[in-house]
Amino acid sequence: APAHPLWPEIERVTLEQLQYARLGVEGGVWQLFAEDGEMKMYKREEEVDGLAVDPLKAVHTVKGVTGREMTHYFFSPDVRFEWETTLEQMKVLETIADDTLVILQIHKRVWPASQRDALFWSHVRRVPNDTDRDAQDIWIACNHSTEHHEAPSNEGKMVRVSLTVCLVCQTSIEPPADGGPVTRDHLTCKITYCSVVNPGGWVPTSALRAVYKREYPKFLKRFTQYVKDRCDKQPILF
Ligand SMILES: Cc1cccc(-c2n[nH]cc2-c2ccc(F)c(-c3ccc(S(=O)(=O)CCO)cc3)c2)n1
Repeated sequence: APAHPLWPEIERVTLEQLQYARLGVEGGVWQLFAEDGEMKMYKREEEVDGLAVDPLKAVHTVKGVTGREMTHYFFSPDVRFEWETTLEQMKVLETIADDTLVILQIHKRVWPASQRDALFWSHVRRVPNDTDRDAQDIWIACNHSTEHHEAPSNEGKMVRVSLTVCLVCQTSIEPPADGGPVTRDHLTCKITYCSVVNPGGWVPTSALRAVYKREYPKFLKRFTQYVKDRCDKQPILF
Protein backbone atom coordinates (compact mmCIF):
# COMPACT_ATOMS: atom_id res chain seq x y z
CA ALA A 1 0.00 0.00 0.00
CA PRO A 2 1.29 3.48 -0.81
CA ALA A 3 3.35 5.00 2.05
CA HIS A 4 1.42 8.24 2.65
CA PRO A 5 0.65 9.55 6.15
CA LEU A 6 -3.09 9.63 5.33
CA TRP A 7 -3.17 6.06 4.05
CA PRO A 8 -4.04 4.28 7.34
CA GLU A 9 -6.98 6.67 7.91
CA ILE A 10 -8.13 6.33 4.28
CA GLU A 11 -8.10 2.55 4.61
CA ARG A 12 -9.93 2.59 7.97
CA VAL A 13 -12.61 5.17 7.11
CA THR A 14 -13.31 3.68 3.66
CA LEU A 15 -13.92 0.20 5.10
CA GLU A 16 -15.94 1.61 8.03
CA GLN A 17 -18.12 3.53 5.55
CA LEU A 18 -18.58 0.37 3.46
CA GLN A 19 -19.92 -1.52 6.49
CA TYR A 20 -22.07 1.46 7.52
CA ALA A 21 -23.61 1.70 4.03
CA ARG A 22 -24.24 -2.04 3.85
CA LEU A 23 -26.28 -1.89 7.08
CA GLY A 24 -29.00 -0.32 4.88
CA VAL A 25 -31.81 1.47 6.69
CA GLU A 26 -32.66 -1.16 9.25
CA GLY A 27 -33.39 -0.62 12.92
CA GLY A 28 -36.22 1.87 12.63
CA VAL A 29 -33.87 4.75 13.45
CA TRP A 30 -34.01 6.12 9.87
CA GLN A 31 -36.82 8.51 8.93
CA LEU A 32 -37.88 8.50 5.25
CA PHE A 33 -38.03 12.17 4.19
CA ALA A 34 -38.00 12.08 0.40
CA GLU A 35 -38.97 9.59 -2.29
CA ASP A 36 -38.74 9.84 -6.08
CA GLY A 37 -39.32 6.62 -8.01
CA GLU A 38 -36.59 4.19 -6.96
CA MET A 39 -34.78 6.84 -4.87
CA LYS A 40 -35.52 6.84 -1.14
CA MET A 41 -33.87 9.34 1.23
CA TYR A 42 -33.62 8.78 4.96
CA LYS A 43 -32.26 10.93 7.76
CA ARG A 44 -31.63 10.81 11.49
CA GLU A 45 -32.13 14.08 13.35
CA GLU A 46 -29.04 14.63 15.51
CA GLU A 47 -27.55 17.80 17.00
CA VAL A 48 -23.90 18.33 17.99
CA ASP A 49 -23.26 21.49 20.12
CA GLY A 50 -26.66 22.81 19.10
CA LEU A 51 -25.87 22.25 15.40
CA ALA A 52 -28.05 19.97 13.31
CA VAL A 53 -25.76 17.24 11.94
CA ASP A 54 -28.42 15.00 10.47
CA PRO A 55 -26.89 11.79 9.08
CA LEU A 56 -28.35 11.01 5.69
CA LYS A 57 -28.71 7.68 3.93
CA ALA A 58 -30.12 7.41 0.41
CA VAL A 59 -30.81 4.23 -1.52
CA HIS A 60 -31.44 4.18 -5.24
CA THR A 61 -31.56 1.68 -8.10
CA VAL A 62 -30.26 2.85 -11.47
CA LYS A 63 -30.64 0.80 -14.64
CA GLY A 64 -28.01 0.64 -17.38
CA VAL A 65 -24.82 1.52 -15.50
CA THR A 66 -22.24 -0.35 -13.38
CA GLY A 67 -20.97 0.50 -9.91
CA ARG A 68 -17.53 1.11 -11.37
CA GLU A 69 -18.97 3.74 -13.75
CA MET A 70 -21.11 5.36 -11.02
CA THR A 71 -18.20 5.69 -8.54
CA HIS A 72 -15.79 6.76 -11.29
CA TYR A 73 -17.91 9.81 -12.18
CA PHE A 74 -18.52 10.58 -8.50
CA PHE A 75 -14.77 10.49 -7.84
CA SER A 76 -13.53 12.29 -10.97
CA PRO A 77 -12.80 15.99 -10.30
CA ASP A 78 -12.73 16.64 -14.08
CA VAL A 79 -16.52 16.26 -14.40
CA ARG A 80 -17.67 17.55 -11.01
CA PHE A 81 -18.83 20.93 -12.28
CA GLU A 82 -21.07 19.09 -14.75
CA TRP A 83 -23.31 17.68 -12.02
CA GLU A 84 -22.49 19.44 -8.70
CA THR A 85 -24.62 22.57 -9.03
CA THR A 86 -23.64 24.13 -5.69
CA LEU A 87 -19.91 24.10 -6.48
CA GLU A 88 -18.25 27.50 -6.94
CA GLN A 89 -14.53 26.58 -6.90
CA MET A 90 -12.56 23.33 -6.70
CA LYS A 91 -8.82 22.65 -6.44
CA VAL A 92 -7.04 19.30 -6.34
CA LEU A 93 -4.41 20.04 -3.67
CA GLU A 94 -2.67 16.67 -3.83
CA THR A 95 -2.76 13.55 -5.99
CA ILE A 96 -1.85 10.76 -3.57
CA ALA A 97 -2.59 8.03 -6.15
CA ASP A 98 -4.73 7.66 -9.26
CA ASP A 99 -7.61 6.62 -6.96
CA THR A 100 -6.84 9.01 -4.08
CA LEU A 101 -6.90 12.84 -4.05
CA VAL A 102 -7.04 15.75 -1.61
CA ILE A 103 -9.60 18.33 -2.78
CA LEU A 104 -10.66 21.78 -1.64
CA GLN A 105 -14.20 22.80 -2.67
CA ILE A 106 -15.89 26.17 -2.19
CA HIS A 107 -19.66 25.95 -2.43
CA LYS A 108 -22.22 28.62 -3.21
CA ARG A 109 -23.54 30.56 -0.26
CA VAL A 110 -27.00 29.60 0.98
CA TRP A 111 -28.81 32.56 2.59
CA PRO A 112 -28.87 33.26 5.57
CA ALA A 113 -25.77 31.15 6.35
CA SER A 114 -22.18 32.18 5.53
CA GLN A 115 -20.38 30.56 2.58
CA ARG A 116 -18.91 27.10 3.22
CA ASP A 117 -15.87 25.26 1.96
CA ALA A 118 -14.86 21.61 2.31
CA LEU A 119 -11.36 20.11 2.44
CA PHE A 120 -11.32 16.34 2.11
CA TRP A 121 -9.49 13.31 0.82
CA SER A 122 -11.35 11.39 -1.88
CA HIS A 123 -10.79 7.69 -2.55
CA VAL A 124 -12.38 5.10 -4.84
CA ARG A 125 -11.90 1.35 -4.73
CA ARG A 126 -13.25 -1.99 -5.87
CA VAL A 127 -14.12 -4.42 -3.04
CA PRO A 128 -14.54 -8.11 -3.90
CA ASN A 129 -18.00 -9.31 -2.85
CA ASP A 130 -17.17 -11.60 0.09
CA THR A 131 -20.74 -12.81 0.69
CA ASP A 132 -21.88 -13.73 -2.80
CA ARG A 133 -19.20 -15.30 -5.03
CA ASP A 134 -21.04 -14.97 -8.34
CA ALA A 135 -22.12 -11.39 -7.65
CA GLN A 136 -20.25 -8.44 -9.17
CA ASP A 137 -17.64 -6.66 -7.06
CA ILE A 138 -18.75 -3.72 -4.92
CA TRP A 139 -17.41 -0.24 -5.66
CA ILE A 140 -17.07 2.49 -3.04
CA ALA A 141 -16.14 6.17 -3.32
CA CYS A 142 -15.46 7.93 -0.01
CA ASN A 143 -14.88 11.61 0.83
CA HIS A 144 -13.66 12.48 4.35
CA SER A 145 -12.57 15.85 5.75
CA THR A 146 -8.86 16.28 6.36
CA GLU A 147 -6.23 18.94 7.08
CA HIS A 148 -3.78 20.08 4.41
CA HIS A 149 -0.91 22.54 4.54
CA GLU A 150 -1.84 23.92 1.10
CA ALA A 151 -5.44 24.77 1.95
CA PRO A 152 -5.63 28.56 2.15
CA SER A 153 -7.13 29.83 5.41
CA ASN A 154 -9.87 32.06 4.09
CA GLU A 155 -9.15 34.75 6.69
CA GLY A 156 -12.49 33.90 8.29
CA LYS A 157 -14.44 34.60 5.08
CA MET A 158 -15.50 30.97 4.75
CA VAL A 159 -16.79 28.43 7.27
CA ARG A 160 -15.21 25.00 6.83
CA VAL A 161 -17.61 22.09 7.01
CA SER A 162 -16.59 18.68 8.31
CA LEU A 163 -17.96 15.81 6.22
CA THR A 164 -17.85 12.07 5.69
CA VAL A 165 -19.56 10.87 2.54
CA CYS A 166 -19.66 7.54 0.74
CA LEU A 167 -21.20 6.19 -2.43
CA VAL A 168 -21.44 2.37 -2.39
CA CYS A 169 -22.57 0.58 -5.54
CA GLN A 170 -23.49 -3.04 -6.23
CA THR A 171 -24.05 -4.08 -9.86
CA SER A 172 -26.34 -6.93 -10.89
CA ILE A 173 -26.47 -8.49 -14.34
CA GLU A 174 -29.63 -10.28 -15.53
CA PRO A 175 -28.13 -12.16 -18.52
CA PRO A 176 -30.37 -12.26 -21.63
CA ALA A 177 -32.47 -15.46 -21.78
CA ASP A 178 -31.33 -16.13 -25.37
CA GLY A 179 -27.65 -16.30 -24.29
CA GLY A 180 -26.94 -13.15 -26.32
CA PRO A 181 -24.39 -10.49 -25.26
CA VAL A 182 -24.91 -8.56 -22.02
CA THR A 183 -25.98 -5.01 -22.89
CA ARG A 184 -26.84 -2.05 -20.65
CA ASP A 185 -30.44 -3.25 -20.62
CA HIS A 186 -29.27 -6.14 -18.45
CA LEU A 187 -27.52 -3.98 -15.85
CA THR A 188 -28.89 -2.76 -12.52
CA CYS A 189 -26.85 -0.69 -10.07
CA LYS A 190 -27.98 -0.53 -6.43
CA ILE A 191 -26.62 2.62 -4.80
CA THR A 192 -26.30 3.65 -1.16
CA TYR A 193 -25.20 7.27 -0.61
CA CYS A 194 -24.34 8.17 3.00
CA SER A 195 -23.46 11.61 4.25
CA VAL A 196 -22.72 13.24 7.60
CA VAL A 197 -21.97 16.96 7.30
CA ASN A 198 -21.16 19.15 10.28
CA PRO A 199 -21.85 22.66 8.99
CA GLY A 200 -18.91 23.97 11.00
CA GLY A 201 -20.52 27.18 12.14
CA TRP A 202 -23.95 27.93 13.53
CA VAL A 203 -26.87 27.68 11.07
CA PRO A 204 -30.52 27.87 12.19
CA THR A 205 -31.58 24.22 12.49
CA SER A 206 -34.79 24.82 10.55
CA ALA A 207 -32.90 26.56 7.72
CA LEU A 208 -30.30 23.76 7.56
CA ARG A 209 -32.96 21.04 7.46
CA ALA A 210 -34.76 22.92 4.67
CA VAL A 211 -31.50 23.04 2.66
CA TYR A 212 -30.92 19.30 3.17
CA LYS A 213 -34.52 18.48 2.22
CA ARG A 214 -34.19 20.50 -0.99
CA GLU A 215 -30.59 19.83 -1.99
CA TYR A 216 -30.03 16.13 -1.35
CA PRO A 217 -32.82 14.71 -3.54
CA LYS A 218 -31.88 17.19 -6.30
CA PHE A 219 -28.19 16.25 -6.02
CA LEU A 220 -28.62 12.46 -6.17
CA LYS A 221 -31.24 12.62 -8.95
CA ARG A 222 -29.05 14.94 -11.03
CA PHE A 223 -25.84 12.99 -10.41
CA THR A 224 -27.30 9.57 -11.29
CA GLN A 225 -28.99 10.95 -14.42
CA TYR A 226 -25.66 12.52 -15.42
CA VAL A 227 -23.93 9.12 -15.19
CA LYS A 228 -26.69 7.40 -17.20
CA ASP A 229 -26.36 10.04 -19.91
CA ARG A 230 -22.55 9.76 -19.98
CA CYS A 231 -22.61 5.96 -20.20
CA ASP A 232 -25.40 5.64 -22.74
CA LYS A 233 -24.11 3.98 -25.96
CA GLN A 234 -20.59 3.68 -24.41
CA PRO A 235 -18.80 0.36 -23.85
CA ILE A 236 -19.65 -1.08 -20.40
CA LEU A 237 -16.94 -0.71 -17.71
CA PHE A 238 -17.31 -3.57 -15.16
C1 LIG B 1 -26.13 18.15 -1.65
C2 LIG B 1 -26.12 19.22 -0.62
C3 LIG B 1 -26.45 18.89 0.69
C4 LIG B 1 -26.35 19.86 1.66
C5 LIG B 1 -25.95 21.15 1.33
C6 LIG B 1 -25.71 21.42 -0.01
C7 LIG B 1 -25.30 22.74 -0.40
N1 LIG B 1 -26.11 23.66 -0.98
N2 LIG B 1 -25.38 24.81 -1.18
C8 LIG B 1 -24.10 24.61 -0.71
C9 LIG B 1 -24.04 23.31 -0.23
C10 LIG B 1 -22.85 22.65 0.32
C11 LIG B 1 -22.05 23.31 1.26
C12 LIG B 1 -20.93 22.68 1.75
C13 LIG B 1 -20.60 21.38 1.31
F1 LIG B 1 -19.51 20.80 1.81
C14 LIG B 1 -21.40 20.70 0.39
C15 LIG B 1 -21.07 19.33 -0.10
C16 LIG B 1 -22.10 18.45 -0.48
C17 LIG B 1 -21.79 17.19 -0.98
C18 LIG B 1 -20.47 16.79 -1.13
S1 LIG B 1 -20.08 15.22 -1.80
O1 LIG B 1 -18.82 14.82 -1.28
O2 LIG B 1 -21.21 14.35 -1.56
C19 LIG B 1 -19.95 15.40 -3.57
C20 LIG B 1 -18.75 16.19 -3.96
O3 LIG B 1 -19.07 17.57 -4.03
C21 LIG B 1 -19.44 17.64 -0.73
C22 LIG B 1 -19.74 18.91 -0.23
C23 LIG B 1 -22.54 21.35 -0.10
N3 LIG B 1 -25.75 20.46 -0.96
